[in-house]
Amino acid sequence: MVKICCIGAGYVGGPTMAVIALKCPSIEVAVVDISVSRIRAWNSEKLPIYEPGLDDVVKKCRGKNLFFSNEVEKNVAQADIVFVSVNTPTKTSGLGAGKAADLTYWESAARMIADVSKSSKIVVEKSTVPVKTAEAIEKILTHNNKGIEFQILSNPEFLAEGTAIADLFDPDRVLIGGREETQGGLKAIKTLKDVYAHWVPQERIICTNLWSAELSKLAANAFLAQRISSVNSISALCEATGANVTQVSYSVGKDSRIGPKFLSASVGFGGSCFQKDILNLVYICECNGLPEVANYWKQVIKINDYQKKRFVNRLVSSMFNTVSGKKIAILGFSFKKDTGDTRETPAIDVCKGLLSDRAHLIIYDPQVAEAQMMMDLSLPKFDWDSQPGSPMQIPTDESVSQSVKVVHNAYEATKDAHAICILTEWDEFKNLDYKKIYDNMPKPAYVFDGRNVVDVGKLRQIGFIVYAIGKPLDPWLKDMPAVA
Ligand SMILES: NC(=O)c1ccc[n+]([C@@H]2O[C@H](COP(=O)([O-])OP(=O)(O)OC[C@H]3O[C@@H](n4cnc5c(N)ncnc54)[C@H](O)[C@@H]3O)[C@@H](O)[C@H]2O)c1
Ligand SMILES: O=c1ccn([C@@H]2O[C@H](COP(=O)(O)OP(=O)(O)O[C@H]3O[C@H](CO)[C@@H](O)[C@H](O)[C@H]3O)[C@@H](O)[C@H]2O)c(=O)[nH]1
Repeated sequence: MVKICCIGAGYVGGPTMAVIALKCPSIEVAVVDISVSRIRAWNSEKLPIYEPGLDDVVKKCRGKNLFFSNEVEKNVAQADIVFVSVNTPTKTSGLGAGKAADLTYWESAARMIADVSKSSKIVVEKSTVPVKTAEAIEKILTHNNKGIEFQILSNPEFLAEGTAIADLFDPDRVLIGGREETQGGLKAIKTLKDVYAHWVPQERIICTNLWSAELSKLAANAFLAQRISSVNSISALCEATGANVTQVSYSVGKDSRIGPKFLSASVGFGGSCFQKDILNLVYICECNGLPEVANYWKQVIKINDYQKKRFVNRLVSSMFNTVSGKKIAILGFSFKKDTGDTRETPAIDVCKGLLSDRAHLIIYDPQVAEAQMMMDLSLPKFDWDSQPGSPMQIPTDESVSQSVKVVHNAYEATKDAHAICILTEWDEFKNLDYKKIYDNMPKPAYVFDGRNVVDVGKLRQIGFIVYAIGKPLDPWLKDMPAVA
């Protein structure tokens, strides 16, 4: 029986290993983590992450060929294949701060693998890492040479949160990079390919050299995020001209060379990956003497920051240039629907922008816990674009707990609110009883739809003043001061 161990029981490690266990009953899979609370949750009825379909998969395999454990070293020592799926956040201090990936967790995992291994292993980079990380990992592993052979593979993950199980069951492609130039490398590639071949058609398993696999992951995220910033930049022009961004992106996406996916204008992209991975790409370009390429990709993030700022400015200027003391209902806080993850969610920047104008926020999200929201809003904002010598952290307002209330449904959030701000596209926000909501709000009552989920015409008929990203402006908003 092949034994797999995955270091890191997070959003990637947990679901990915659960699906491997489900699809490969002959493989024993151990998922290990240093976090005691995370492992306890993976072994409980309430899993540590919300992901549609995940509970079912875990229930089918847990205790059979899928195990979650804090016994990191023991499980690594026994494994034939070790996946490393630890976090690789952006560095916040030192060389490359604000852009480079922080490989502290990765390095410590690699050192531990070298220390505890007594038999040859395939070590798989599952985390998203800078190009050439495999070379550094090889050095760490072979430095402690005890006559053991380590083969390094890059097998980046392409799942998106909220659709992780569907993405893992039916991936567009699985990418495996390895040392194609050596017999050992080719054998390792084949071993991992055989694991995926249990359910992924052969033609969707792509084998490349190590550096192509590492770079493809960063490039894929950069291309995806670039589409969103492109359509978001056009949304600003739509508002200025009377064009409708939904019609524009539909028309543009009908060109088969462009395609329809990932062209929805929004208040901005969030999530733990896009910004982090583009900054990483920017840093690699700078280190390789390619400032023009670095600046090209930086612009994708700058437009994303601009879109969030534009949304806050539009809201404040529409409400007579102040939200001081006004109640704003925030519907949705996670970075997209069907996840409770709030990492880099645009809601953080939007809420902080409103708080800085002294608004009172009443927040509702179906999956995000109150403590998480309060922590996100209390932590200082990290400034990725700070100039050398200036502080990386922008201090936050300390009065968050006095100005923010978290409630348990949309009706409670919107009662007596001056405005509604939709920041996540949860399905339930499409079908709310907006007439009832309107009746419970002071007038004029506003809706600022950052996800284009509401029927603008219907809400305007009810009496709402509606702003929706990239849609022709409400006559009321046209008369308000221009938005920078
Ligand atoms: N979240 C996503 O949708 C997604 C998708 C594709 C790729 N990725 C990449 O996958 C990697 C993991 O992302 P994530 O969202 O799962 O992160 P995460 O923070 O949810 O999980 C990482 C886990 O690793 C554990 N860990 C850290 N160091 C450890 C060590 N030395 N030993 C044992 N456990 C350790 C942490 O305790 C944590 O539970 C990142 O590189 C990310 O960029 C993420
Ligand atoms: O047309 C669109 C599509 C997405 N978004 C936003 O973009 C962000 C990211 O969404 P998505 O890409 O669906 O979720 P992630 O879980 O961040 O997944 C991305 O990041 C992962 C981590 O690297 C990759 O594995 C995935 O392939 C890649 O899609 C979210 O805030 C979305 O609301 C838009 O605003 N408009």
